[in-house]
Amino acid sequence: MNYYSLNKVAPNTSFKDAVIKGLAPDKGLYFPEKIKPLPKSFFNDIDKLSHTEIAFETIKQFVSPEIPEDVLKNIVNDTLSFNFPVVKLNKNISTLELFHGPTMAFKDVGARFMARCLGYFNQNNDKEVTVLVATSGDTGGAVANGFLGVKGVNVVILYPSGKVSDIQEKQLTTLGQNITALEVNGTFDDCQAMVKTAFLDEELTNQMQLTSANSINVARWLPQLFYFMFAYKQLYKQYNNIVFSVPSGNFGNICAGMMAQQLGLPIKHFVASNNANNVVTRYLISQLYEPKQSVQTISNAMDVGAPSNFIRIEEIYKNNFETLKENLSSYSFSDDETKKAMLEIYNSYSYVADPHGAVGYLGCKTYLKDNPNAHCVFLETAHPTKFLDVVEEVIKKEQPLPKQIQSVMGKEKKSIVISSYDELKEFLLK
Ligand SMILES: Cc1ncc(COP(=O)(O)O)c(C=O)c1O
Ligand SMILES: N[C@@H](CCOP(=O)(O)O)C(=O)O
Repeated sequence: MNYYSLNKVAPNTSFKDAVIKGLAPDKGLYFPEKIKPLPKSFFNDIDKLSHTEIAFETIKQFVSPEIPEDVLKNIVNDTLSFNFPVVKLNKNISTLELFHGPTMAFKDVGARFMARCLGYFNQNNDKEVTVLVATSGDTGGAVANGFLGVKGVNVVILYPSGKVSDIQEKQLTTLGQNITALEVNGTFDDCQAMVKTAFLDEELTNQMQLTSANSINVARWLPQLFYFMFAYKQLYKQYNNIVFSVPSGNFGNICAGMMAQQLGLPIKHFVASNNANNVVTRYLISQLYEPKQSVQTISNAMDVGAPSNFIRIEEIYKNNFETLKENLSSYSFSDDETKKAMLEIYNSYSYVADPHGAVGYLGCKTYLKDNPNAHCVFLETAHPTKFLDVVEEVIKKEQPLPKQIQSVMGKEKKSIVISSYDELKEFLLK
């Protein structure tokens, strides 16, 4: 599959090149040249397929011919070594749990898939690759874990100081080896802007091979479409009109769901559930796209003021506002509403949701008011113990710590504090 830049200036390129570059030279995000829908029979019989079979069939067109089928099968098998259960809360609402991987957030799949693709492309290459990542909480830990010890790859993670949870910080600052954490005095948007600037800095790119492991990289972004297939497989025999409410920040996950829809997955509608960082909610009302500095919330991984992937969403719906609105609704919720939702989910269904999942739940409830015949699945994007303080404060119950979380507790944080792009550049050139 070839990819084009959404800025339409840089030349089209192969999957391999798009993965290695991350961002196109004209600073545009890469997008596949074609999307070939899967046959109807694939969806009619999806319950007969395993997760790895579904993943293989759905990602194949995007990575071939550079990744041969036998290699792809291994990559997919290795990537998906945990489960993705749907839990039904009531007749209209279910949740898809995406936190059973090593760092307990939905980023594990994309990070592991991309690490294996890059490892494959890099196997006969002497040149080291530096993977730059901006994180508002979960991408950093997942990428650190996914790339730990990968030959020829150095990972540099930028995160906003004081704006990620304690567990998230441990996950991205304690691994050592080929992983370095840079603690930025600023917001996630500042981190993301620094990463994008680095890609355009020829003094850097002439000296080192830089790539990104954020969802701007197609190998990190596209595997997220598996989730929507896995949920559908578990629900389609019981429900029509399946709607997904996706807690959204950088909009990579929901945009991957839209790619699943383009492949033919019968998704009735998407709900982008936002915290107070609501640029897309406002856009759907006013048709004015006005990114602004992010504000801090209890669903911190969604504290994004300028979502990278919105441009891909516009491309999917052919830059047509009416088509976009037919497929996408967006609502924004405050921290107080989120906490109330966490308590409601716990009291009504004995289910412990994290703040991001709770925002997704609120999105379902709002959508269902006008669409009572839908079945709404909210994505539970991270395990509640990643946000232990707020979860225990709200539901007033101590939470047992899963082994993935226990394994980072008590480890020593190692980070380098930076305040500007120049300091990032100086670090990279050293
Ligand atoms: C727990 C959690 N929920 C939701 C999101 C938002 O996802 P996206 O950036 O793909 O919109 C993130 C961060 O990406 C996250 O870590
Ligand atoms: N919420 C993310 C922000 C980065 O998103 P990405 O999908 O573009 O990597 C995080 O947890 O870091």
